[in-house]
Amino acid sequence: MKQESTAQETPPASPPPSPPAQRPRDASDPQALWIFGYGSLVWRPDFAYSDSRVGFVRGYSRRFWQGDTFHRGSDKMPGRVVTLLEDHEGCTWGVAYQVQGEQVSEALKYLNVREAVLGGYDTKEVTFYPQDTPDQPLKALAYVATPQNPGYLGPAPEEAIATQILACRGFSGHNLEYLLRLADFMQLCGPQAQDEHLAAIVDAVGTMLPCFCPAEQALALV
Ligand SMILES: N[C@@H](CCC(=O)N[C@@H](CS)C(=O)NCC(=O)O)C(=O)O
Repeated sequence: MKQESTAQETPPASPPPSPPAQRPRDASDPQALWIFGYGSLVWRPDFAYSDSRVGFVRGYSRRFWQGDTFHRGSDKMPGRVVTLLEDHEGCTWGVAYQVQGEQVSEALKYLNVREAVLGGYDTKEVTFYPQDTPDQPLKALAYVATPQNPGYLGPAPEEAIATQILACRGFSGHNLEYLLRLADFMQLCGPQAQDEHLAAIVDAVGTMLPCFCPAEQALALV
């Protein structure tokens, strides 16, 4: 499945981009690279890729613990987006994208701005298990926001996270859209893909939304 790059963020004045990521190699094509998405990259990669796989990584749990003052929030009202938490018993579902040839440098250049410069994410090598061939895992590059980055918000009750998500929007849209698109993806992955943290936040939003505003106004939020 081929995907052409579309929207590109126009970053505010920012520090020089971080150095090129140390890239895990694809044994079948040494010049190829797999990039693992588990948040907005799941529904909006916005870089050209040659192939994609739905699957999971083990040893990590997804958490809405990264603040976002550009894409889904502002300096005054940071939104919440996801990162990966090292968790021995964790499993996080997402999409791995294969980039080849010139796609590799283009994707890394684009993601360095979107994820590192604008989002505070670092790169990390992970082992990705395709849903259809979990016995043939792939090395992939993931963008992870560590507690050391300035935008990191850390843990909070799911109800508080839901309140923050309902109140925030940024240059890429409302924070609620970010949550619901991720929840939609997890629905598509099937019953074996569970994310209790995500589900608890969606439930909390559903409980609050009628109080937050009537249904017809809620639809205007996203
Ligand atoms: N690195 C994670 C999370 C990426 C993520 O959500 N990053 C934010 C940057 S703060 C983003 O790109 N947001 C774009 C959007 O919200 O549409 C992934 O692989 O999906």
